[in-house]
Amino acid sequence: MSREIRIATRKSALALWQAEYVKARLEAAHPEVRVSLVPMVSRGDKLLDAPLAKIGGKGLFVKELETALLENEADIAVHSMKDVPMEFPEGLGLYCICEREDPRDAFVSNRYENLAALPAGAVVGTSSLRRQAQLLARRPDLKIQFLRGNVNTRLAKLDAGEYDAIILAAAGLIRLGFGERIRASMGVEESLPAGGQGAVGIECRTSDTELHQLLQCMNDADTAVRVSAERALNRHLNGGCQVPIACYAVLENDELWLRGLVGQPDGSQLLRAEGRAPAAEAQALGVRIAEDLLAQGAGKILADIYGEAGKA
Ligand SMILES: NCc1[nH]cc(CCC(=O)O)c1CC(=O)O
Repeated sequence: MSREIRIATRKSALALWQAEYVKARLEAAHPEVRVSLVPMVSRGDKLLDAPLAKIGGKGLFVKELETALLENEADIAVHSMKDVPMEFPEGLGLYCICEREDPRDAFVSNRYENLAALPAGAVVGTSSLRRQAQLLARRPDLKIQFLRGNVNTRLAKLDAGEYDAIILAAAGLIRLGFGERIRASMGVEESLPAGGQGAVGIECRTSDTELHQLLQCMNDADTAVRVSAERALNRHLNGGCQVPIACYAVLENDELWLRGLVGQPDGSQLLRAEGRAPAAEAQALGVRIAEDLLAQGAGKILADIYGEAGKA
């Protein structure tokens, strides 16, 4: 088969790492296939200092890549699953989810060992309302300060002394070779991750069935079912990665255990729900845990946040 696979990718270090990773796996499994990268600059990358909600909200990074697929300028787009919107455009779908890297949040600091070691009033950098809510619930004294940019930029801002500590996804740090910068991996009880965190997914045209077959070599069934439950929860709450929704599923034998959380950004309230179901009922489990959160008042918290984003 003399097939070519063109990978649309953003130019950030993490996006390029993920695209190269997929390229290497495809080349190893299918030596006859030519794989190339099609780097693109997205609007989100050009406006790194603006709050995401102000420049197009969720899915901003993904849209340009999807356009490239729909216009047949590329064949696949490689995504961090936590950034992928719940719905796909007509003609595109997710056809592969790779094995998950460490899903936890990481505490990174040049002076302090972990969250508990931070002095009163310490400045912690994150732009994630999900992380902020959980940090403040534990440590209401902390000052949370806005921090965006790619992984390298965020580390540089920490090193410049602007923050006492920053919180990042462990997966991004590990992939880029910054694993030794992690001072403490935050347990999921301490910081429940974002749905899909640490997992890489591959989107392509629904019509390209030959490609779907070629991608199967990288699909990880465990990760796929876990992320499917997490995304079902997010979808039911209409959540993207800019809202204080956390969820995390693990597979124990054939049973899924899903934990979910919706938090007030100031940490004054954290709603939690959890449950178990057979792996075959992953999506129903996600919906059930989301319903539990809604019954506790998650709708009100989220509506307030969507209202704020709308005004921005
Ligand atoms: N929202 C940005 C983003 N998207 C994916 C990752 C990390 C890697 C992953 O979760 O797969 C990050 C950076 C971060 O949150 O620290």
